[in-house]
Amino acid sequence: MPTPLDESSIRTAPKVLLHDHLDGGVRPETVVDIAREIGYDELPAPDAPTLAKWFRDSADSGSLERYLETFAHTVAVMQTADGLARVAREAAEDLADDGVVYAEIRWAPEQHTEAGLSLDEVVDAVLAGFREGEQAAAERGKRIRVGAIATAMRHAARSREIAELAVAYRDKGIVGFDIAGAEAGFPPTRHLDAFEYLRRENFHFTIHAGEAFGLPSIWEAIQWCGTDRLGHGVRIVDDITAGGALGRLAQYVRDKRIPLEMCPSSNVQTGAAESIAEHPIGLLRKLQFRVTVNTDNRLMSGTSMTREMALLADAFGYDWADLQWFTINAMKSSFIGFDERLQLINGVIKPGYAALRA
Ligand SMILES: O=c1[nH]cnc2c1ncn2[C@H]1C[C@H](O)[C@@H](CO)O1
Ligand SMILES: [Zn+2]
Repeated sequence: MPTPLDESSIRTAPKVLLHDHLDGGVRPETVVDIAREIGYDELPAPDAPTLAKWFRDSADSGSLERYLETFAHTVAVMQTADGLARVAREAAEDLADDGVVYAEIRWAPEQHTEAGLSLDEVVDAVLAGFREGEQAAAERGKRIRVGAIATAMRHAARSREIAELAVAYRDKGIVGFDIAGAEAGFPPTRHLDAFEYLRRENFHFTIHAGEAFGLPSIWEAIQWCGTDRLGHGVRIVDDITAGGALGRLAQYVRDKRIPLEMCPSSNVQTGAAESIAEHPIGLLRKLQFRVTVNTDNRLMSGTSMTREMALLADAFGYDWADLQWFTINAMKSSFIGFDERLQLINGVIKPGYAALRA
């Protein structure tokens, strides 16, 4: 008899998370704590539960730009080495407790130098936090491996510098590069220099594309910039007819097995999808695109990997085989080496789901 599928059983299933922002997943208690420590007095709420609700409500505007405004408060409390390491350690522990066995967590180092840290100091603090979190989780019997992704902000002009930073740390925990921030008006080709550099270095990158802007953004990310994966990519459905016929770009994305880092709750909040039930993930999964399930910003969406999967199971009737399929898609699409991916698939993911399906 298969284990009934609900939030508590999904929590025990091994999960893989490719798209999670460090500054979008801070514990509300930690925001309050660090704000008090550093004397940041602009928090919109005085206590953790009210603050948690404020983040969820404010992010629920239907606009990516307004959604992004909420990050000012988390970024403000992530300006010291101690603060950054704490947030990173807690992120690793929280994901491990949620049953995530492999996570790629991203953040933009350039946003964390306001109190005088250098980019290297920012990265060192975050990577140290991830290692501490992995260890603390392991001591509690929860195994997680965390890879870091260095993000550059698309409205700024530091992408080449951040790309070089990412490559300099490739053997110390940074596994990839990304660009994020407002999409409309900031096409990925603004950062071509960074992407060409990364390709020459045989490095990996993903691009937020097809979230608040449509097909041209996805096309540029793939065909001009050469992205390995698409952050969100929901708007690829604009190239699929109601009858399920694929246009040339959608066909290319599916044929090349380009991973889509889909973040259902976040997409509903920013207006990229009407509701979970109407989220393009249902169609894209049916058409066998390389779909993965992600959290994006656990704080702003009040969510977790378990919750995202439970919402999808509810909306689309997914079973363990579907959840395993999403998880293996994600593991295959991760930025770590093939041998490590295979080890997690065969040693952790398949046995985990086999036990739940039996
Ligand atoms: O969903 C998103 N789209 C574009 N940018 C985003 C999204 N979620 C977070 N960001 C931005 C805000 C953060 O400060 C930055 C780095 O994590 O990335
Ligand atoms: Zn994102």
